[in-house]
Amino acid sequence: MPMLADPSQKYKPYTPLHLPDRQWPSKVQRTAPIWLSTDLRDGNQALANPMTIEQKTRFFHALVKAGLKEIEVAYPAASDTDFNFVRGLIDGNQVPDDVWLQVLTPAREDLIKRTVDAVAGSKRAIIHMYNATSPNFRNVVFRNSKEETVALAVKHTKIVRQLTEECAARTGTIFRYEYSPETFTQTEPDFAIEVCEAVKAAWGKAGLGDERIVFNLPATVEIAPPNHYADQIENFCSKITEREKVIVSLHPHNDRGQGVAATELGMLAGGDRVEGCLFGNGERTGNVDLVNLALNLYTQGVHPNLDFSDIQSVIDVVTACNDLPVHPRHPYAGELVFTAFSGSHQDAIKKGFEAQRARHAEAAQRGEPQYWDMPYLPIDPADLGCDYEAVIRVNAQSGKGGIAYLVQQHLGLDLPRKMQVAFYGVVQAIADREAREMTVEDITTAFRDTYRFGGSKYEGRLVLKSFKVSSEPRADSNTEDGDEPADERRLFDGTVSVDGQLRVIRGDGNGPLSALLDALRTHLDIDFGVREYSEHAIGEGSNVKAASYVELVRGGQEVKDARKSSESWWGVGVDSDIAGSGLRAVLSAVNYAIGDRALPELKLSVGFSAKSGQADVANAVLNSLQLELPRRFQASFFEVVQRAARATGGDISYTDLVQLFRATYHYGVQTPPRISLARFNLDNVGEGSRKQLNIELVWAGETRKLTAEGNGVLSSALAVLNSQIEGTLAIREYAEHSIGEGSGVEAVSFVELAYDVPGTAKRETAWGVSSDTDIAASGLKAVMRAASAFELVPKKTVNGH
Ligand SMILES: CC(=O)SCCNC(=O)CCNC(=O)[C@H](O)C(C)(C)COP(=O)(O)OP(=O)(O)OC[C@H]1O[C@@H](n2cnc3c(N)ncnc32)[C@H](O)[C@@H]1OP(=O)(O)O
Ligand SMILES: CC(C)C(=O)C(=O)O
Repeated sequence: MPMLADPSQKYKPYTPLHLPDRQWPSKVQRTAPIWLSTDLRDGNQALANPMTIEQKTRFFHALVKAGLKEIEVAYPAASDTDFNFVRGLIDGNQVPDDVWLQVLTPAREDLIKRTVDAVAGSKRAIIHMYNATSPNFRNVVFRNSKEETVALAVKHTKIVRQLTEECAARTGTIFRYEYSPETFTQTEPDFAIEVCEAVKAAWGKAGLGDERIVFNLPATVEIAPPNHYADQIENFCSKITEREKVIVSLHPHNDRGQGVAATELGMLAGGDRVEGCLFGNGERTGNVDLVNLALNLYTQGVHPNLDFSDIQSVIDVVTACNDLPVHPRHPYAGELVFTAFSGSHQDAIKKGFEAQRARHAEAAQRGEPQYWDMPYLPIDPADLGCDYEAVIRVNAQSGKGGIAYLVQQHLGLDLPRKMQVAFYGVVQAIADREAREMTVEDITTAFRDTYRFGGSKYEGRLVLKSFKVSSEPRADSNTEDGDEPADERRLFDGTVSVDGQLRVIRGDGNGPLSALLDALRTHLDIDFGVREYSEHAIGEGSNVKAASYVELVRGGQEVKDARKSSESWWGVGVDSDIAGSGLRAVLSAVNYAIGDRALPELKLSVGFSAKSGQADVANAVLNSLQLELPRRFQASFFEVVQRAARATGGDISYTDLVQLFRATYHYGVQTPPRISLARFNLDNVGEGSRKQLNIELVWAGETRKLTAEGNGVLSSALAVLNSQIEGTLAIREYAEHSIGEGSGVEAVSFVELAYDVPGTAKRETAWGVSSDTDIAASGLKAVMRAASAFELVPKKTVNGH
């Protein structure tokens, strides 16, 4: 069936009250009302499965904890469960002395009696009696005239008075009385007042303070806008006699979705008390939401006298007992109400937090209140026990501000604006591709992955292992008059792991960053320039660290062009040392820029303007072959390298350098040296430590079986060699170390031999190196390799020469 073209033919509008002098529109709420929770009655009666005694008990204690002093706990005449629950609270001494238990009863004697019995012996109780007063209910439900309606209320009020007085005398319970002209908002206003006047008279003992009679004026069904409810309340308040002896209670439902507004206007119109349920449970669309009302007051600077500082625990109890969820967009309590997904909201919130921090710091200094004034956030989530975690959540609708906010919150990094834009692009691409919300973890992981930031798991291809930045005066830095202090040049000297290989690189520049970039250019052909740099501190005191941000542009461009270039890469570094953080930021950006593209071969520069020294060459050998060259061996090989690199302008790649080492010392190559060891054995001679070496050598392609004695294996080897040559070979230096571990361990021997060339005063030296699982074999091979480096003069008497 379509909706009606003319609904006025079906639905009658409300009849406005003529109140030309209404006061409520210009009033402001400055105090909290008396609150009554009817969760355990009006809320409970609306549930498909009413609460068990255990659930009601749990809920009751949550209400007490939240600060409720008046709690409608049951309709005791309705069921044994309700009756026994109330008795359990009282008999089990579960009700704090300052809390009033309220119970509802219809205007029926037997049910009133049971209701009074339910609360007998409690410290304080409110008997709440109701009968409907509107024309429809009079005519249809009760089939009563106005007079009969008044008579029903009056008669049963007297019964309540009599039964409560008897009970008070017997048990000492302090009673109050609440009467509801049910369907008040649909009742003729004057008739509602007439019924209440009659009830007041029948009660006969309305007084001041706790003796006031409560007239509860329900919008049993919300059928008109809130201003009409306010008019009805103001009309009632202004006409009821002995107003000071009356508490006017509001009991709005939410059929038009205006329960909260109706209550707020009703309070301005004179309502002293509000009946409602947490999160708006209750008949149909629910009773008015007490949490919503209380926190509306709170955000106006009025304490509601209710405590929702741990709102999640309240939600947990209420949802468990009602078996109903709280909507994600429910005011103050919904999962999404402090959350911004959209970019412009996030941007405003991020800026808002920054501005507020500064404003609060100033206000604190002046001793002034630190007012909450945040875009899109009407209340501080922290006041409800919520953290800021959920405030900004990211999906494809989000912008740079929100993402930067999360990076700041979770990684402590305050990204410069242009880096925010750059990282936003990264996150957007992922969010678009995956078409889902990006969790905080998604974002922080994307950040770490992109900028190779935060621990070994995220290390990039280039990792700074150690560094030294030193300075030296610039040769051309003195000004003519010499007044200006000498300008300084920075020298970077560091070990960088490049694709897992440790490399020593050096460079110089105006500052540490340009010195590192120079080193990368020289050694790796990685050519970038810095376009933007910024830094800030993280933490305080002795834990303070520096965070640096670098934007790199491709080098090799004219600086002017580089600045214009749209292609750039950001990087971030954190270190307790400020230079370290900047250097790490450069490598972070470089890692981002190079991605997985093949790097040019690493180079050492050993030529005229050498950037690499003998230690770098030794390091290269160590990293590639695990050989710890003795210092003089390093010097010797460095000369070899320099000679070899002459043809290439002083540059040599790591690969060429390692090959050069192998070839020079016959280390790990197929071609044997001129003198090589075929086999040997070593015998002890006599009692002492003298040895006899029986050795088979391949000497320039010819096998020689030789024997000699010495104090040890090396001296025996020299004796063997010296027996074959003119002149003398002597050992200048010997060193050894092990490589490998466990059963795979090998000995490495380094031998430097000196050869006194016969007939000259010349003394030549050469190094040999070898490794073997047998230490004697490794020493012998090292000796033979060193000996092979000389032009040895053969002994004339040997083999007919
Ligand atoms: C707006 C509100 O929320 S009001 C509270 C509503 N809550 C509840 O109803 C929950 C608890 N109620 C119950 O358990 C039952 O209704 C009881 C025990 C109170 C009464 O049960 P029953 O005797 O079976 O009557 P029933 O539930 O059918 O109620 C309707 C009768 O009560 C009368 N009645 C309704 N309200 C009232 C009242 N406030 N005072 C006196 N009589 C009333 C009706 O006119 C009707 O009378 P009739 O049988 O003569 O026609
Ligand atoms: C009993 C009355 C107060 C009631 O619950 C209502 O009118 O909604």
